[in-house]
Amino acid sequence: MDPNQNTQPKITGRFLLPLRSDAQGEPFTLDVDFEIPGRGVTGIFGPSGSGKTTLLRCIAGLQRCEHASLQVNGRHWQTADDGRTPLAVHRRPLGYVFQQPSLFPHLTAAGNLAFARKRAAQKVTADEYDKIVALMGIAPLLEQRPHALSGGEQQRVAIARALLVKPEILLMDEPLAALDHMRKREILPYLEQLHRTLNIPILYVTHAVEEIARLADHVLLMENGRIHRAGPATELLSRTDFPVPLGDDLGILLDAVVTTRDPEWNLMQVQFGGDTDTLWLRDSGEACGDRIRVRILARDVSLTRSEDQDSSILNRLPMRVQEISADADPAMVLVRLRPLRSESAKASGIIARITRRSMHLLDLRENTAVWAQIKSVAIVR
Ligand SMILES: Nc1ncnc2c1ncn2[C@@H]1O[C@H](COP(=O)(O)OP(=O)(O)OP(=O)(O)O)[C@@H](O)[C@H]1O
Repeated sequence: MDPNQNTQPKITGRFLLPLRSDAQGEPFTLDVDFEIPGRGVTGIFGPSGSGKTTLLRCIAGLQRCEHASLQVNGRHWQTADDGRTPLAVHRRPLGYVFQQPSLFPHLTAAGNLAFARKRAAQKVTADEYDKIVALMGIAPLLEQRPHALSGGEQQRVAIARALLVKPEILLMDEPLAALDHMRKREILPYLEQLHRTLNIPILYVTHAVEEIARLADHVLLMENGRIHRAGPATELLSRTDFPVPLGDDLGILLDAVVTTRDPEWNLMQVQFGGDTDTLWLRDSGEACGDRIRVRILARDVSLTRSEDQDSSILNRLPMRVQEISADADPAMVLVRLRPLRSESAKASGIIARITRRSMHLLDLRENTAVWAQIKSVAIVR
């Protein structure tokens, strides 16, 4: 057991909330019991209607919940059934960012921030204000009214506004869902910066695996009002049994370390899992020793029975078939592979999504030795 386990900051909660259904709707019950890290980003992921927003609303105290307890980094916000009044919504030190930025249209960005600053329970110093403005890169936008800002810029102002209350938790409910692809790409680096800089936990609801892969350290997978699974993002995002069919997004997520840079070919080598697990990637400027997160999509992995020396694909790893499972598409199967050489428990497996026909042609079954050819490895952060 980790000796620091009891001293690590954490958020623990229990909510049991039956909701009355309307005339046509099915009754829905949120029934969750969770413990998540009190720092970093926890991604909350699950199908539509699984209860993600309801969970955030319970944490914020916006949803009345009879059977509830919530403890945030050692402080009781709500205690189950002890007759004590839960911490009122306006006293909960949290920031809430919604899908729509909902800025006051008649105020400039600075006016919107000033409004929030005035209402903050704790005084925000000029230095703290400047830091938040710099963090979200909104200094040049402060004199603009919302209608003159893009959706992404408005959302950055809304995030700054949420931070001005000096929250102890930041709740973000699909903050990028209303933005187009370009705007999402623009704002993601700010969210990553938030993740690196802020020392408070962020609970981040999204439907997008890409956002979880880039931002989350920890993941709660929700299904039908319950927490289906919880764990580190690298572990959960490398599973094949997701409650939402991931299709082309299915793959593995790895934390890796840059070990070698090859300036002649503009490549770098990264190591992950066991000592022998390495990959060559395009050099993206990281220094040796830097930690990066990479994603290998199952559709980018092909399999051969012998090493194809003539292949243009640089990453060819000797692996062993661990398991073959069905894919949502009947033409395809998912092949989970383990490194052939590395017996280390830390060794990372990968997943290949190939046609059922190829599986038969290659006569793949459990324990078959294969070469995995990895066509593309995405650096996600
Ligand atoms: N106040 C309420 N009264 C009755 N039912 C509710 C209420 N709030 C939410 N629900 C129901 O609870 C279920 C979960 O809703 P919720 O919005 O939490 O899901 P979600 O996972 O966030 O969905 P989405 O991804 O589509 O936003 C839905 O069936 C919804 O209709």
